[in-house]
Amino acid sequence: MSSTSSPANKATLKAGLSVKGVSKEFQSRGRTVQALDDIALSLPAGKVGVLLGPSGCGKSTLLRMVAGLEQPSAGSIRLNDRIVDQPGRDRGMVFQDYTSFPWLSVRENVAYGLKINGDRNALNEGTVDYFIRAVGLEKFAEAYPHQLSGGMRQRVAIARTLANYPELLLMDEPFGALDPETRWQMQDLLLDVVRKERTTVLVVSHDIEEALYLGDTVFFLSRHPGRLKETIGTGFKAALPPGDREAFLQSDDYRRLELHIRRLMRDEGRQAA
Ligand SMILES: Nc1ncnc2c1ncn2[C@@H]1O[C@H](COP(=O)(O)OP(=O)(O)OP(=O)(O)O)[C@@H](O)[C@H]1O
Repeated sequence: MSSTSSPANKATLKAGLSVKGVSKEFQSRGRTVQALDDIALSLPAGKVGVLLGPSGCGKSTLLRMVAGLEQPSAGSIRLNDRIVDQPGRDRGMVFQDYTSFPWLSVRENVAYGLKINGDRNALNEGTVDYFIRAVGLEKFAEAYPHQLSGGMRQRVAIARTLANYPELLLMDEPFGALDPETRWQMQDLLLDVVRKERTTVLVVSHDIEEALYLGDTVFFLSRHPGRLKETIGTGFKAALPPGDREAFLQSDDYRRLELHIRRLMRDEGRQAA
């Protein structure tokens, strides 16, 4: 990980993300499916929020609405005091399946978003090289995606998205397809980069450990319809050595919260049954 500072720390602290009274209904085979009901949450700028909950509780739907890819049936979403009603450059999205272009090198992949957004300096090396270094791929800058592992391809996707300096980084189970060791590395790398850039991040996860490790706040959703059941803060991490996974996993607070969320999950499962 490079200690070089970012060429343009554009993500200055602002109002953050605000979701108010958001509901979402889908029409499916002549029936109305209520995916989300009256969701209200806020995520301060520069913080990491995690959407956690049982399968089908509406995590991806909420993330897609924040991305502007879906419209709420009711309620409103604001990012840094601007209404979100369509996709925009202020938000960047990373999906589980590695969305790099196979015919472009790592460097060209990272520069791609900047080029289509009309940033003439994209190939001036600065921003592109900075983010390639930030995700530890400097030795692979000229390699093509098929020459990289899954974790490395996901690093390309993260570098490409961050190179656009999104005010909000949206991630839908970004590390779900990775082996446990790579997953840990990627979580640390993500925290390192977004803390340095002060990017606000909203992540969808299925995994309790990941949610508590990444999140400053964990939003637990219940299902049918998806409602915000609990907002869980992870302030206990401030007292732990940064990046020390063992200290985190062994802390009483982690164990207590992990058990608590496991119970929330189990209750959801019982209700579904
Ligand atoms: N385009 C759509 N049309 C109809 N129903 C939909 C659509 N998209 C999502 N749904 C429904 O909305 C609900 C929430 O789905 P969503 O994918 O957001 O949940 P999720 O929590 O992300 O699930 P998972 O963890 O399994 O990915 C589900 O009942 C799903 O079937």
